[in-house]
Amino acid sequence: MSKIRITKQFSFETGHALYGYDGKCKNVHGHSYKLSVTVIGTPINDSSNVKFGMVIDFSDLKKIVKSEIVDVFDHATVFNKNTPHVELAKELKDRDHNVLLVNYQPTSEMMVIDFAEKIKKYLPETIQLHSLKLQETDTSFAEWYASDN
Ligand SMILES: Nc1nc2c(c(=O)[nH]1)N=C([C@H](O)[C@H](O)COP(=O)(O)OP(=O)(O)OP(=O)(O)O)CN2
Ligand SMILES: [Zn+2]
Repeated sequence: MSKIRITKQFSFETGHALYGYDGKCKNVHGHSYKLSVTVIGTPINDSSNVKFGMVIDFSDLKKIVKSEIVDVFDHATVFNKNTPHVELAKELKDRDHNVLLVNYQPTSEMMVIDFAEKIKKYLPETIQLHSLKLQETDTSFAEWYASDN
């Protein structure tokens, strides 16, 4: 049976700031992120299986990505906890804002690496994460490919 790639797309609104960056993105601002998640596997070949013909049910893939990424990052503001932004984060948290402290600079590149690790943990053994595309703006995106890593 052929290997097939399937892709599900997600979107979420997230704020961030790039501490130490030499441009306008050092300021707190936000993006309407678009995330495409592509997995690869062999469609189930057992006609008695309710998932007959599927690599993975799109809705099962959605459950993983929603709980691990979309629900966590949507309407949150992400800061690198290894920078003085941690103080700003504390102030916002104390005021009941949804703040995420991460162990990296929250660029598209670093976020897509984080997302790959999170999604891989929850995929069934028979399915591999093939690639991720994280679109920050209409003209800017980062991609993670299993074959590169
Ligand atoms: N390699 C990266 N460069 C930049 C990142 C990033 O994550 N990786 N992020 C930013 C800013 O957060 C922000 O996204 C600005 O990006 P940019 O594409 O420059 O946005 P513009 O609105 O100026 O884009 P145009 O479509 O060209 O107007 C900066 N760099
Ligand atoms: Zn940005």
